[in-house]
Amino acid sequence: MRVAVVVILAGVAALVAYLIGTSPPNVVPPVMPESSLVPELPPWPVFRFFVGLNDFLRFLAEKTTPPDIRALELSNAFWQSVVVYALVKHGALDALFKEKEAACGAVAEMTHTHPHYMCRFMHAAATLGILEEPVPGTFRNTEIAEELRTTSRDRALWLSAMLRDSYVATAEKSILTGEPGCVEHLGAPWWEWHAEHQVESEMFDRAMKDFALRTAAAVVGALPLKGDEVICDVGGGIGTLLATIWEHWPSTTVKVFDLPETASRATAYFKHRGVKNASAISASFFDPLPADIKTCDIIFLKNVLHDWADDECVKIVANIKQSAAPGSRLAVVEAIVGTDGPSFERAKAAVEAGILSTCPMGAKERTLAEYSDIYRRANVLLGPDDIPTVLKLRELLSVMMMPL
Ligand SMILES: C[S@@+](CC[C@H](N)C(=O)[O-])C[C@H]1O[C@@H](n2cnc3c(N)ncnc32)[C@H](O)[C@@H]1O
Repeated sequence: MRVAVVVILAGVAALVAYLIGTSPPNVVPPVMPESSLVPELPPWPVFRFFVGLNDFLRFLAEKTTPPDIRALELSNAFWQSVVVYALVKHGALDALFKEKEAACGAVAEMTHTHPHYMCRFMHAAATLGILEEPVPGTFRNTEIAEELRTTSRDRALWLSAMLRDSYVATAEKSILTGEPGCVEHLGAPWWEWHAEHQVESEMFDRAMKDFALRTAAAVVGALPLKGDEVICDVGGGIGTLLATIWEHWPSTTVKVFDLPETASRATAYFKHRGVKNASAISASFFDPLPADIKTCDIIFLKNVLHDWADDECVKIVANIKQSAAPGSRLAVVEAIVGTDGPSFERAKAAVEAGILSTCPMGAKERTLAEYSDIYRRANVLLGPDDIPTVLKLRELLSVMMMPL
């Protein structure tokens, strides 16, 4: 018995030493605003331990579920996102936040919804861990509900309201015609259609902001800076990444480059978050970029390349290379396929569902070798075996860094 305890303790000590010894360093920025999500990042060894444990438990759960049940769960998986949609869209989570705990009938009254259906959706949400149901018919929010009510709200609405229909069109039509899901669903390529539809375009930008908020915190927790850099983001949306970096490193200067409508929303967003030293520049990454790009020390390209086929990616990266000052650095933030355990690889496949639905043919999540091939074709990497430096983040995405 004593021997077993000693062996287990030695195993645990070896695992802890291994996790600590092989983890990347955490970067601590000079300023930590009260609203910062950076302190929520678990220390690297803890993060890696729990990701590994999650992979293992998920493997066990799936291996011990009979195939017919697993097949049913998979076929029926849509119900979970519909439950989320019902509660977020109709404000049930806000009502529960206000009341702390409430009967579903009272929530229905507050949200002007039908009590029968609201109660059934709330009960379903309790089975999913979104709500607690301490006594039948009475509910309160969990941490997941709070996440859905705040940081992830716009993303949840967009995924259910916009993306789902395009993904279904991809499965029903694109697979036969080869036309992208958004063209089958909306009748036009994604960006063209959004240029004509302001409400949906704003919704898209807000959803991207939700995706970007936690990644931005993870970038701040991983990217060493001097603090006086000019940091740019091409196709940077409304500027979520840059606003977050600036709040933690207020001596930096930040510049977002995006299409005209989005650039003007970025100006408003910078103002809303109180970001100084910020500008939003209207530009297309398919044309040579405006002269401002020459001032950039670091140029981010986040969740842009996965939207395009290889030839377009080469054009975007080559345009940046030709327009930027030599000595600046390119920082491509993407999920890199084949670098993580099964849970994260599955999450990357889920991201690709969005890419297939919204982007032109050829858009996809890529491996490091596939990205490196693009950088080589754009003359950013020169040697046949060169690869970018990969900075892992404490989440799904990584940063590929390379000099321009
Ligand atoms: C998937 S979003 C990513 C936004 C942001 N980088 C992020 O991660 O939140 C792609 C971005 O590319 C921008 N975009 C699309 N076509 C563009 C073009 N030709 N030139 C510049 N930006 C473009 C879109 O407006 C959008 O902001």
